[in-house]
Amino acid sequence: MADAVEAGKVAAARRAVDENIKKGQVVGIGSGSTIVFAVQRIAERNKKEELNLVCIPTSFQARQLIHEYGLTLGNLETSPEIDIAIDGADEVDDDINLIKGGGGCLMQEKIIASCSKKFFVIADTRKNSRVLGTTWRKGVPIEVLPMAYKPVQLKINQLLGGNAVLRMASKKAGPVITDNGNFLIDWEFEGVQDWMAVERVLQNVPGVIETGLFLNMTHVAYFGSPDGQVLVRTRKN
Ligand SMILES: O=C[C@H](O)[C@H](O)[C@H](O)COP(=O)(O)O
Repeated sequence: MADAVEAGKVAAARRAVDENIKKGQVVGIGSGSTIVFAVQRIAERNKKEELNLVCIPTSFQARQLIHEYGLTLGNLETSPEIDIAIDGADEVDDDINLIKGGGGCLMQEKIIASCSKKFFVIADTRKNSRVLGTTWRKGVPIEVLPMAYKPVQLKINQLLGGNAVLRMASKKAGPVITDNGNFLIDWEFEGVQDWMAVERVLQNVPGVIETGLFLNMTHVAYFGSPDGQVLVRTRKN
């Protein structure tokens, strides 16, 4: 089972890289387990083709990957405009809206995606659920300022219902701390119809720094199957 899922991730990552990465680009590098295969493929091609890319990381993990695979590390100060960004997702709906942040990374990912002319998502087919909350049952990750976590929890529960849970660390006492020094709240929801409205509500709660809802941001999603087939979905509007 694990190998089959990995095969799907590899297939999606290779296809996205091969179809979109071109010489001289500034490339946003996402976070998570699937992006590792994309970076591996970029590095493989870089050896043969000398791609001369500048890679902008979305996390500590992405920065390490860029180093490990001998790619050129950049930043938003010197490259504020990104040609393409590639990233994973926890769930993808019919309109290619995403839930992200299951691995604790969302704020830098969203900034990089927003600075990119094209944003591509790579995932195994389990993520292609069409309605958010179908397969991803851990809630919407929300990055919050530590001093505000409690009122933010209360306000989210009051305004949206559901259950806003502080994410606790597993190999450290206390909460998960993001790459940006913040806490994460996972908002467990039921039956949301209007994700734009939810995003507006969340963004208006003081103390919320960013949400893991990536709405109307993704241009193309690549879903890899265990047999190596890749389903490609392009945003309709
Ligand atoms: O927090 C992590 C990021 O948003 C990831 O891109 C997302 O969780 C998907 O990760 P994976 O590729 O491991 O499924």
